[in-house]
Parts: sequence; C-alpha cells; structure tokens
Amino acid sequence: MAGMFLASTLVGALVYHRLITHESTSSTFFLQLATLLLVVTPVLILYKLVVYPRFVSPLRHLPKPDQGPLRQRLLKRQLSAEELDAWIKHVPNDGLIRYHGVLNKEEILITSKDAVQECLRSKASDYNRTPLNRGVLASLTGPTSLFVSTGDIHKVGRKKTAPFFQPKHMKELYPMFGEVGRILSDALVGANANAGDEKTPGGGSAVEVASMFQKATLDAIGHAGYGQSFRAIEDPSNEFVKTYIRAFSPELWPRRAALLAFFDRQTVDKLLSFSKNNQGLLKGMQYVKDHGRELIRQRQQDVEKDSEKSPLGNDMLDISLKAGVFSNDELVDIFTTFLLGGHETSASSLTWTIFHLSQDKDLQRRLRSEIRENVRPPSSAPITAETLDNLPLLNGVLKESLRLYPIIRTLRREVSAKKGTTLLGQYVPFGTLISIPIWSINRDQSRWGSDAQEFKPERWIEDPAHGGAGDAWDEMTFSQGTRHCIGEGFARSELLVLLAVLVGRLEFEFVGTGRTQSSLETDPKKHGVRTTVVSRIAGGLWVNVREVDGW
Ligand code: HEM
Repeated sequence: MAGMFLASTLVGALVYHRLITHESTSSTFFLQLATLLLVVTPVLILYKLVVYPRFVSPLRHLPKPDQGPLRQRLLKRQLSAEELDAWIKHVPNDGLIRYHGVLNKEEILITSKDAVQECLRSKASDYNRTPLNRGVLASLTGPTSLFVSTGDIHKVGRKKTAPFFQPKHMKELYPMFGEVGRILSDALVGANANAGDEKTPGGGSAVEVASMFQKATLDAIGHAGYGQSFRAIEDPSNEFVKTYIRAFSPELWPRRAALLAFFDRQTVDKLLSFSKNNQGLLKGMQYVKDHGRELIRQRQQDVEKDSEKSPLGNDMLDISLKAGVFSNDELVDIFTTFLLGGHETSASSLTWTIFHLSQDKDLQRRLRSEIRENVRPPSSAPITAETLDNLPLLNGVLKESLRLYPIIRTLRREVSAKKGTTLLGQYVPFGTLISIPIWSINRDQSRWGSDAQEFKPERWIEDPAHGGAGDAWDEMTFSQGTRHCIGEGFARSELLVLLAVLVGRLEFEFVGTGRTQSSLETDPKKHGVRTTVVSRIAGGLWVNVREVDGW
C-alpha cells in the first residue's frame, strides 16, 4: 500500500512537471516531488491509522477490546500476557479478537482451540514466525536453522535432527544431568556460605539462583551436544562462557532486534557497522561458532586416528557423525540452535519452579521425602530414568510448574500466505500478526477447572497424560503442531533430574526478587517479569539455600 502511494506520488510529480509547469530543470522537479510527498505522507498515515482499520479492513467486524484513544495505542509496546488474558475473559467473542498492537497495527488474538489448531497444524504453512523473531534468530543461528527455515527445508531439517531427541537417548542423558545437578548443588551451597556483606532488606543474605541455573543448563547442553562440559558453573570466567553469555544475552539485542523487524540481516549489519555493541555481538557469535567447529574437528580427528580408543558414544555429535548426513557447517548451526533453544528456556523454567517451591516449604518437604525414599544421591550412584520417571509427586510438581509458568507466554505468528488465509472462516490478510495466548490457555478454567490458577501437582498424579484437561492442546508450554518444540523431551528430562537433585539435597527459602540484595521486592506477588522471547523474573530470584542432612 505504501509502495502504491509512493509510486503514484512519483507519477503525479512527473505529470505535473511535464504537463502543467512546462519547466524542465531537475531542481523544480524535486521541489514538486517533495511538495507532493509532504501532502501524500500525512494522507497515507491517516489512511493507515484511521480509515483502513475503521472502514476497509476485512477484520473490522471482529470483536475488539477498548484500547483507549489512538495516541495511547500508538505509544504502546508489546502487550503482556496478562493484558491479553483480561480481554479473553471480558470481550465476548467466537474464537477471534481483533486488537491494535505496536504502531496501531491490527492483530488477531486467538481464543479457541479450533483456531489454534488451524494456525499451528492444519494451515500451518500459511503462517510463519514474525519477521522480528525470524530476523533475530537468523542472526544467531543461521538462515537454514529450524527456527528460521520454512516449507520443505524445515521439514527435512526436523526429520534429520529428530534422531537426536529419541526417548532412548533422552534416558541415557539422566546420569549426565545428575552430575550437572550435583555440581550445581555444590556451587549453591558454596555461594550461600559466601553470600557477601550486602544484606537483604530483612537483614539476612541470599543467593541469586537464576544466573546459576543458566550456567547449569549451558553445561548440560555442552555435554549432550558436543560430549563435553563448557565448565560454566565451575569456571564461569572461561573465554567461551564469558563470550557466549555476553553475545547471546537478550539485553544486548534491542537496537538490532528493532532494525531486524524492518530490514534483512546484511542491511542491519551495514546500518550498525559503527556500533561497538553490534561488532561485539557479531564477534561473539563468530567465536561461539568457531569454538563449536573446533570441537567437531577434534572429535572427527580422534575417531579417525583411533576409533577403538575414541568410539562414538551417544551425545548428539556422535549420533550425527554416525548418521553421516550433516556437513560440519550444518552441525555448527544445529548445535548453536540447540544452545539457543535449550539454554535460557530450561534455566527460566527451573527458576520459576524454585520460585514457587521456595514459598511452599510443606510441598518441598513432601517432595524431598519422596526423592530420598527412592533415589540415591548422585554423589553415590548415577541418577537413572527408571527411578525418576516413576516418582508421582516429582513428575506432578514439574508438570504443574511448566503449566502455570510457561516461559514463552505468547506465541506469535504472521500470515505469510501471499493471498492471505482464513481462520475459523474469517479472511485474514497477508502480513496480519497473530497471538496465541499460551499463558491463558494453560490457566483457562473451562479446560482446567475452577482451581486452574492453583499449583496442584495432584492433578497430574490422577491423570499423568493431561492433568485432567481434555488433551495436549490444553497445555501449550512447548507449543503443538508442525513447529512444536523439538527439545521437549530433552527439557523435561533435564528439569526432572535437576529438580530431584536440588530438592533432594537442599532447602530453598524465598527472600526476594530484583537486581540487588538491598533493594529486593520481598512480596512474591509483586515480582516483575522481563520478557524478551523468554519470560524471566526481572532482576533474578534470591533465596536462602540450606543443605538438609542425610542425603
Ligand atoms: C523448558 C524448556 C523449553 C520450552 C518451554 C520450550 C518451548 C518452545 C516453544 C513454545 C517453541 C515453539 C516456538 C514457536 O513456534 O515460535 C519451541 C521451539 C523450539 N525449541 Fe524449545 N523449549 C524448551 C527447550 C528446548 C530445548 C532443550 C531445545 C533443544 C535442545 C529446544 C529447541 C527448540 C527448537 C529447535 C525449536 C524450533 C522448532 C521448529 O520450529 O521446528 N527447546 N520451544
């Protein structure tokens, strides 16, 4: 539409220049073009902001919430999961709600299961991740990664990488996760002992655990992917860990992300070539990939030299070398994708679980008893899937935490079918942004009952598959359909083991949330949420950690 307006402005300027003024200097032509642009631009803006949504848009008859006057809507940033939830509850609708997002752009909020299934399964090829998400993810992982690719390339990519996540391999990872959990629990005990001079508002001292969980999940992916730990917990200042955490930290991305919403990667790199921050990001990303390439090369060399001494094992690198279907560059992109997909997500999920448990000592005690009665500590025997997978309360607590605290609270899509598509029979034009409210679906009373907002592990003990809800589409933490999380099995196994080892050995007591000990928010209900793609507790989670004797 904007292109049409600009083209007609240009044609208008030419016609005016040739037929009416009969003048031929280029300076008068540009003056006329500028004058016409000055007239056309406000008309275009008026059309886009007021006329189109009110009188032209095919979505104009859908129910919509009251979002206040235009000037308020224009300044609005991305809407929170709670705001979307309030509309779902209060705007009468038949599965779709129309609202205005960033810069007043029309968007659709999906509220019914049928519409979610159309969008993610039956018509999934008509939708794509948003340009912003695709741009950021392509910068980090490469254009052919699972996050970014579409159509047949995506299908082939999923087929080729699925063997990494077979349930059999996930079970083989339990002892490794147990060892990471043991090292993490040692580090937490040490950190609590050295909790520093700064006191919390209540007078005690505390440990910020979210950043330690991030290091643990980074190490777990290192082991599972490349067959070796990055030693992020034991040696957080090593070059790889420092570079990875700096370059991949979402806080450093806002400027790049904003530009990636409008331009392709190469253009963004040119536009930001002056920025030290961006140069640091690019160098960091390159360093992480080069490090991965070197680990792959070393392993290939070891196996070529002496395959008896260095037989291929069961980490993802070994599995891929056995399969022999990937080039080294592809492998680097795949492992960077897994690092990115599986590091922050699992760490945040664990943080939310401990956030809840640290406020419920009784549940912690019951969970610890179950673990201690059935599992030997990882310092004396490897943790196995056979023991943990059958513990009802442990599995119930993890599933309930993933339901109540989904770290991707809203799934975003954009209509990518050039001719548009339909949702529940409603025509939806190309480029329309869609929100799928994972947070609301997971807490919806019509699916989960009147106690939907309560933390009740028992619902999963009674119904381990669906927690008393209808089916898998009622719990969307890992999404569903053709692009659902490929690492779900990995994440569930990892979190189950880490939770068992941490609660088996330690007691957590909530102290507060925030950036520094002395300015903590000590009322857990007032915690802030920081959402980039993943939702985290703003400023971190501070707890007292106590070792409980006897395990
Ligand atoms: C608690 C942990 C995790 C949660 C809650 C989670 C959640 C999700 C969600 C909701 C999606 C869909 C996103 C979208 O469609 O826009 C997704 C996709 C994905 N996840 Fe996860 N994830 C987790 C852990 C992992 C792990 C451990 C890995 C890899 C080792 C991983 C790799 C991926 C990949 C590659 C995709 C893209 C799949 C595709 O487009 O085909 N995730 N994840």
